[in-house]
Amino acid sequence: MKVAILGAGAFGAALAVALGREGPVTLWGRGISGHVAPRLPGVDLPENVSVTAEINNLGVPDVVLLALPMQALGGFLAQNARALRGARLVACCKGVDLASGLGPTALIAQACPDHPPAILTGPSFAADIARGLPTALTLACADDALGESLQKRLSTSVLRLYRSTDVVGAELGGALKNVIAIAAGVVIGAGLGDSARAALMTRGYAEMVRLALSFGARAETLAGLSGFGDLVLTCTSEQSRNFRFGRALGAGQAFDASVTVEGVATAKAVSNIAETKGIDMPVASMVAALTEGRITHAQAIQALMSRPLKQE
Ligand SMILES: NC(=O)C1=CN([C@@H]2O[C@H](COP(=O)(O)OP(=O)(O)OC[C@H]3O[C@@H](n4cnc5c(N)ncnc54)[C@H](O)[C@@H]3O)[C@@H](O)[C@H]2O)C=CC1
Ligand SMILES: O=C(CO)COP(=O)(O)O
Repeated sequence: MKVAILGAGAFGAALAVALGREGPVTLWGRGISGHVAPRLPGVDLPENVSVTAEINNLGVPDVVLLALPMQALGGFLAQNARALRGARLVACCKGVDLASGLGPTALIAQACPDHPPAILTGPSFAADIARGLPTALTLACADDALGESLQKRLSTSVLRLYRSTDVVGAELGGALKNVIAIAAGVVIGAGLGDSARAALMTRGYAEMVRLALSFGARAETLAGLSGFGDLVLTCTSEQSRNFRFGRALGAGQAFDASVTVEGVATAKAVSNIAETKGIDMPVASMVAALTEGRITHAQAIQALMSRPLKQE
């Protein structure tokens, strides 16, 4: 299978490094020049990876991994769907599109209906993958035979893919954990301690499950790599941009606006969905209100702690 990766940010380049160790890969990046990974400083791309800024130079790939930021995906597909015709498409982004309220696979299915889209998601920092450290991810595809062929093609000796047909569960786990990670960062930045973070993660996980089940997801998917696994990683690691963003917010510090922080737009999108569906998502709503500057973190914590007492 001929593989192309679209998006030469940290994750796209890391996947190119991992897959390029096994066979030829084309890496497309907007405006990229040279055989480099600008968002992964110090990482060399293998010779097997050819880099291009011209989407029409992809040839006819069998598999295309879309590693763009979530809020850029819809616009990208609107412009470039023709170049992707016939390929098996794998979403590698985490979030919910604010404009449409859709996740990445629904956006892909609308623009490119040739094959059921897959999603690759789970606990994995780009820098870890690029260093060749062991990583396990979920590959979800509604068509299990297609999922199995993608699982085989995209697994390596250090990148271990588990297969699922629960696309919406895998996708929502990856989207929602970023929102909860911002909240976890706020808790730590505001000096509220590790016990408060554990409470926040647990109640945040309950929200993730509630929303995902309302979309027909399976509870065990949320308990797997793409949900619980990625929640733990992102809420507890300094490597996470969502966590660091939240921590800066909680500490009243500025944060570099050029850094991709998927949880900000997704918190807003998810709060809108939760409100429409009548689903209780207090942590996501607080993150949306905080990041929009509608409340302070002190008000958010006060609001969460003064909710009516209930059964767990
Ligand atoms: N960095 C990581 O450790 C991981 C990231 N992801 C996911 O991968 C997705 C991409 O994130 P990163 O690569 O980390 O982001 P990044 O910030 O490192 O890179 C984003 C890239 O997308 C490009 N881009 C932005 N808008 C574009 C557009 N309209 N058209 C074409 N290219 C555009 C930028 O030029 C940049 O190269 C996100 O959804 C993220 O959640 C998933 C797992 C790990
Ligand atoms: O998704 C990730 C780890 O699985 C990366 O998290 P951040 O986007 O918060 O850095």
